[in-house]
Amino acid sequence: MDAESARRIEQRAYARVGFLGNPSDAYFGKTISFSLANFYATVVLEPSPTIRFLPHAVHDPCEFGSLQQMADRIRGEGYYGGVRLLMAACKVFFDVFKHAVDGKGNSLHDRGFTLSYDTNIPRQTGLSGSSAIVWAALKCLLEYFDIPTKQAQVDGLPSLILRVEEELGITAGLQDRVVQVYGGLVYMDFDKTSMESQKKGIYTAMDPELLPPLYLIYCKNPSDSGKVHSDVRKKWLLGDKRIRELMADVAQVAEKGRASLLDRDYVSLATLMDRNFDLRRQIFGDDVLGDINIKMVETARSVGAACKFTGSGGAVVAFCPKGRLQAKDLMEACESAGFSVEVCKIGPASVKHT
Ligand SMILES: Nc1ncnc2c1ncn2[C@@H]1O[C@H](COP(=O)(O)OP(=O)(O)O)[C@@H](O)[C@H]1O
Ligand SMILES: O=C(O)[C@H]1O[C@H](OP(=O)(O)O)[C@H](O)[C@@H](O)[C@@H]1O
Ligand SMILES: [Mg+2]
Repeated sequence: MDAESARRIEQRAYARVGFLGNPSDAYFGKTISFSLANFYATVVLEPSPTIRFLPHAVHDPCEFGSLQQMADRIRGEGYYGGVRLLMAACKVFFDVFKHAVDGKGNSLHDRGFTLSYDTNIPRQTGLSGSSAIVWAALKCLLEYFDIPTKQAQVDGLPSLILRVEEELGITAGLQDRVVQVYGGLVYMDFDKTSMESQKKGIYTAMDPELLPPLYLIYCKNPSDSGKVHSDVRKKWLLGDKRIRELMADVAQVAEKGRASLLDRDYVSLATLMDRNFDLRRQIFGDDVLGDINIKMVETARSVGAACKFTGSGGAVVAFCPKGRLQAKDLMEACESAGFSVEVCKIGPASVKHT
């Protein structure tokens, strides 16, 4: 792209639902996730003389009515908004591509740009708001510097996104980033050999039409300002037999879930969703899961719906095997419990299922 044609770039990245197998993605496991079009982050790149990052009026507040309001906001949402994600995306992009050539075989230009972002992904709800901002920013940079992304390299992009978040000390598995790159519905196998040799898993796009109607339930103001720290990762790394067996069982839920989806066996799918939550509860315990999150699952289950976490907490995904009347009961039960409910809209696939 030459200087004359340099223009405004806008990129979007959707939230995601970890449908089955999460959180085994960070433990050489397997997951099935889908892109959630209900919520998304947008990043805009404008050519400019210098490199600039524009704070978001809501998500990067710098002005408060009182110290009390400032303390409340920090207690609820932490110190950081999205600007650090934009900066980290630029830093990692520069580290990885500084010696690359663009689509015309030339060294990358060094023209400046200004990045800004917006997002409607509810924070701390386990819908991967952080990686959505990062991926949208990286897409802007890849386009602005005309970095060709051959189809064969697509499965390396999720690790690039994760590297950005790890730069900031955000520890996570890969499943969020895979489905944000692939879109649609994706089955992922984070096979140990593949992960250790290539820092990526084996990803298979699936037909989103295989999914039954699903419902997202979330709490608008998750009061768990910071999740109780869990020592599960440390125990797993130390070879804790029980944790490793339970995490392997979580991965098997995704493996069986893939077969259930392909057979359109939704009775088994409901059982697997519930098993996924029960295993998470056994692994992490109620203190880590948080009372509100457990209440969301129990509210869904009270009308016979299957239900599990979408991510690490703050939102759950539910399935009503008995159909529309049960879904009506679900909506009523959740609303009376003070939770928001939406029908899940599956995001577009950028990698087509075979
Ligand atoms: N809505 C948002 N607006 C601004 N920054 C966000 C938002 N969501 C996440 N972030 C950034 O990502 C970091 C990690 O957020 P996290 O709670 O993991 O979100 P999620 O669970 O949705 O990925 C936050 O510390 C913040 O820097
Ligand atoms: O615990 C999980 O299911 C997921 O938690 C994180 O996702 P988030 O949306 O930030 O809660 C993590 O990034 C994923 O790898 C886990 O599967
Ligand atoms: Mg996150």
